[in-house]
Amino acid sequence: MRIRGLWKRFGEQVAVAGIDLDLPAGHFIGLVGPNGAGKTTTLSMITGLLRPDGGQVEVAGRDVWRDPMDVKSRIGVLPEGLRLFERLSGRELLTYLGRLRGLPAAEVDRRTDQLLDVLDLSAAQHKLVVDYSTGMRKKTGLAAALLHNPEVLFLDEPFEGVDPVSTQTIRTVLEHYTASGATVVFSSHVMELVESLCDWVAVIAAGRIRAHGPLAEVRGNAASLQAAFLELVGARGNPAGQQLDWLGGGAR
Ligand SMILES: Nc1ncnc2c1ncn2[C@@H]1O[C@H](COP(=O)(O)OP(=O)(O)OP(=O)(O)O)[C@@H](O)[C@H]1O
Repeated sequence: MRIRGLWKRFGEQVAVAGIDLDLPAGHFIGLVGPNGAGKTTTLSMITGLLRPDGGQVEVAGRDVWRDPMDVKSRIGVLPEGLRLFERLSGRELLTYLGRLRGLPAAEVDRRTDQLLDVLDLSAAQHKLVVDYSTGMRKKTGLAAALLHNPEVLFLDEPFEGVDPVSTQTIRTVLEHYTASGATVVFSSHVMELVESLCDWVAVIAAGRIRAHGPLAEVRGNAASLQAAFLELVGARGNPAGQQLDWLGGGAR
C-alpha cells in the first residue's frame, strides 16, 4: 500500500493531516494511536469507504479512488461500527455476501461451513444476527471479510468486545492467513496485543504519522511498545487522580 498526502477535514476539525506511508505486503501491520488520532478515518479512506479531501491511496498497485471496484474485490474489511443484516441468520448472511462476491454457490457453502466451524459459530449459524453477542458479531464480520480470500485484510478494532477464547481463535485465523503471504492491517488500542501479533507498526496522533517501521525499530530502546507509544504521542505526565481530589472516600 502506498499512501501520499492523505488529508481529511470535517468542518474545522482536521482528522487526517497529510499522511505519507508505505505499508509492506505480507506483514501483520498494526495502526495504533490515541482516541481521535485519525485511525478510523485513515482506514476508511484506504478502503474506499470515505472519500479523502486530498491525496492518493494505492492498494496492490491500484488507485483506490480511481478504481474502487477492482480494489474492493481484492480486500476484506471489518469496519468500525460494523453493520450487518440483522434479520438474516449468520449462515444466510455469509451465503448472501459470498454470492455477492461472485463465488459459486457450492464454494460459498464449503467456505461458510469451514469459517463457521473455525470461528466457533456453527451452533449459532441459524440464529438471527440481531440476537448475536458483540463477540459473535465481530467473528461474523471477520468471516464475511475473509470469505472471498482477499489479498489484504483491514480490521478496525477487531478484538474490541471479544472474550479471551475468541481472541485466541481470531489470532490463530489471522496468523494462518498472514503465513500464506497475505497482509493484515489492523487498528487497536491494546499495545500488548499489537506487540505480540504485529511485525510492523505505524503510530498515528493528531492525524499525522509519528513513527512507522518494523516493530523492533519503533519500540527502540523502550521497555515495551506501550512505553514507546506514550513517549511518541506525548502522553501528559499528570496523573488524573491528583486532579480529582473529591473522588473517593465517600464524602459528597
Ligand atoms: N463524521 C465525522 N464528523 C466529524 N468529525 C469526525 C467524523 N469522523 C471523525 N471525526 C473526527 O476526526 C478525528 C479522528 O477521528 P477517528 O474516528 O478517525 O479517530 P480514531 O483514531 O479512530 O479514534 P478512536 O481510537 O477513538 O476510535 C476526531 O477528532 C473525530 O472527532
